[in-house]
Amino acid sequence: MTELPMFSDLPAPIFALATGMGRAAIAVMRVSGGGCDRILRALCAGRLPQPRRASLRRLMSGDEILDEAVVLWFPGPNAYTGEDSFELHLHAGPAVIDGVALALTTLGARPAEPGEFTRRAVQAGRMDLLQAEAVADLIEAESASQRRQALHQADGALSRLYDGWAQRLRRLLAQHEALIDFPDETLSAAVEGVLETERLDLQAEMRAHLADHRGELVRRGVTIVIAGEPNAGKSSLLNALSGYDAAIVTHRPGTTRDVIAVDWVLDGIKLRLVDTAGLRETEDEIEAEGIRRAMFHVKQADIVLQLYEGDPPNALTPDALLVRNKIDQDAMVEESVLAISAINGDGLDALRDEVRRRVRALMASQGVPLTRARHRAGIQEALAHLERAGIQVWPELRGEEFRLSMRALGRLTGQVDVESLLDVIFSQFCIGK
Ligand SMILES: Nc1nc2c(ncn2[C@@H]2O[C@H](COP(=O)(O)OP(=O)(O)OP(=O)(O)O)[C@@H](O)[C@H]2O)c(=O)[nH]1
Ligand SMILES: [K+]
Ligand SMILES: [Mg+2]
Repeated sequence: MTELPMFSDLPAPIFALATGMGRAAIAVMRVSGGGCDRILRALCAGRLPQPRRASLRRLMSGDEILDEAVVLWFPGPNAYTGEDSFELHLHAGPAVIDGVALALTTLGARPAEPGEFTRRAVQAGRMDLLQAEAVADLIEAESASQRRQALHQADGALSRLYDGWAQRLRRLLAQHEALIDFPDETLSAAVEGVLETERLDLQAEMRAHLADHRGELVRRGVTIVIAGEPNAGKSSLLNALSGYDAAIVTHRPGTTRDVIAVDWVLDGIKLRLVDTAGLRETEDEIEAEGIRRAMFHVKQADIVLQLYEGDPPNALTPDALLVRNKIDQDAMVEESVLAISAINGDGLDALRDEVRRRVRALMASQGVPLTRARHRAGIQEALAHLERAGIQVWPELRGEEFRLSMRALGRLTGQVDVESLLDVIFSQFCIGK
């Protein structure tokens, strides 16, 4: 019934809902790839709408009406994927969506894999890997700071930093090789000094970038762990700060065993607030496991709130924030001490201010932050090769280290080894993006 001419150079057409499942007014179906013009024409009774203009069309499958829909036609290469593509803004009923999906399949398109649209955008050179990762981050963003960071990275800020380093390395390598090929005793020493300075500068910049954990903090959320002696009021504080009745509170010491985490957005920054089991010696096997987990989370925390009643305990970590609770029970509290009542809310504003200050200190740094473990590993590798270049006696081997360092940087943006990275990165995407 339908001809399926696949003579196009473009990859096979794919389709997916760009909007989520569930009750909604409109569902957006995206289609991209070779033959999109033919498919769209078949759906719209032979007429292609004007490019990039919203047009109302009756969608047909043979004699069957599928929907009255707004249609957007994006001829490549000026499209998200770089390929011919279109969007159908459908009425979001399941029968409409199923009917359109079936018609698309009949016309030769197949359902998209997770992240396949963005993957094609990378393969078409519309964006690099760092920008594709930022698209995934933007979809996941829950706080304003996550949104800002993802948009900045999507705009190419991180790509420019890494490309800049790669370019300087390329120059370094070229000059280094010129020294090997045309050794000139009088020039060599001077040029070598310049190259050495540039290598050390690059190393220093990479080290500073690695020392900056802000990007990862924004992306995964700053983790604040509430810890301390049993019955200090840790679960009460978690509930009071988050505004949820998330953790069980009772008068019995040893109530909390599992680690309980809730999201807490403070000034547009996403925080994870974690409640833990009270710390004490215990014979109870379940409680002991809870305490082991509590200590694990204390060690991983970005900020520790150590809660106590009465006399201050030894601090669990060098910069644990000691917080005295239950001041409604006794008014004899020194002014210098951070003191609260989780029950009536006294002192919580001051505690929030102190948390804000600590979070800001964690975030305070200059420059573009790296956002993922993948970036950290790549920069560490690039740096390690530069450091090794510094101790290589043989100029040829030093050049090889420069080359390997450049390669590590190129892998970050996807200029090197892009195919091997695509599966890993795009498997984390949602379908339809
Ligand atoms: N008066 C007073 N009582 C409080 C305050 N905060 C908590 N409590 C009470 O202290 C008891 C223990 O509170 P929890 O929040 O369960 O304490 P916890 O530190 O989570 O306890 P565990 O999970 O058992 O370690 C409960 O009876 C709370 O109502 C407070 O600020 N003032
Ligand atoms: K308790
Ligand atoms: Mg508790």
